[in-house]
Amino acid sequence: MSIFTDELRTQRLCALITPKELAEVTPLTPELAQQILVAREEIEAILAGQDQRLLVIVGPCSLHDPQAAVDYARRLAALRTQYRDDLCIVMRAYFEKPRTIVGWKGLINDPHLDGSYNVNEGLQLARKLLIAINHLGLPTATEFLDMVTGQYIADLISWGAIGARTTESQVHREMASALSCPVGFKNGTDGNTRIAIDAVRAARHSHIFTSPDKEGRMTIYRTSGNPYGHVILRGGRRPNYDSVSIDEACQALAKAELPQRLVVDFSHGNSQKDHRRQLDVAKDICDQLKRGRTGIAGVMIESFIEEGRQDVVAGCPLTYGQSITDACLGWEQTQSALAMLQQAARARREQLA
Ligand SMILES: O=C[C@H](O)[C@H](O)COP(=O)(O)O
Ligand SMILES: C=C(OP(=O)(O)O)C(=O)O
Repeated sequence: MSIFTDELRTQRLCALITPKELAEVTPLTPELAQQILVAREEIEAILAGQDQRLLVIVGPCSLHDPQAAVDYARRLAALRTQYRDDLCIVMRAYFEKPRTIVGWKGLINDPHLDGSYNVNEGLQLARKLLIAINHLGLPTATEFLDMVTGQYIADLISWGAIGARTTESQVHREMASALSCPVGFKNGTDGNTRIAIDAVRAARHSHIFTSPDKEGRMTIYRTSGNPYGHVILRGGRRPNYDSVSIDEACQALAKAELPQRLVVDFSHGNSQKDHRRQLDVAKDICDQLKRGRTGIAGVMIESFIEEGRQDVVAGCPLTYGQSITDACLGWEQTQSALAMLQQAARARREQLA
């Protein structure tokens, strides 16, 4: 008689599709692959200070409605083209949400938003959406939270983030060292920036990393290290977008012999979770840019079509284009923020020319 001592707290639901099987139904075309490689190179040049434009990662806190996501992407793609001389606009396309305690964990985990957890469908939806957004000429950014699902979408991502709750995690640093796109590390939720600098340093190294391969076989990889890791200041107990905080972060980067180039997140701890305050952060950052501050390589904004956020309530229709996770700026506010950033980025570019 077998006596089981493990798998006591799990129930097998169903098999997970493999990355290869999924890519066969939602393939990356050579044209799109080329476009993504070019977008990554553009972002890398900005992070390295060779391109003086401002990287702008902007979009919903999370994507929950494919139709609204593509609607938003169409609007943003037009602005990417309009502002291309001064801004490099990339859309936030976040499918995995790290929760403080519990809550909806994103479109991959629960695509029907109702606790039915059809992960295979979620993965397919995420891939289809990333392809549709990239088809509009708009590169995509995402948070890599789950250690398995990244293999299903990483080929479609031009910029990745490791979130505030996982920056200190060794396996996430290993994953970042393996990723083919540039990766930003958020400071901790309490505002600790040192862990993000440590993470950038760790991700630059080669690691032994275990992950499923495209066929779904558990594989031991040797990573080559990611030279394009960088810090994202997202605030904590207090905001950290002000010029003193940015100076301090740049000094710490210099001490660690890392490039003094970082991204400032207008949301989260920097907005103290009040989405409208992202506009105050934007104004402050624009002033810093106009003064010629070179340390700010990029910014992040949480934005959707409708301002604010809503709860998902069973049986009640959702407001179209409004976030179901963090509150976001609405489209008009986003347009104003991007116009302001374009002028400030141009002023900085002219000073540095
Ligand atoms: O960006 C999103 C949220 O801030 C993060 O997922 C935490 O959300 P929660 O505190 O609502 O769980
Ligand atoms: C969860 C996010 O941010 P943070 O990790 O900074 O809380 C996010 O950007 O969606």
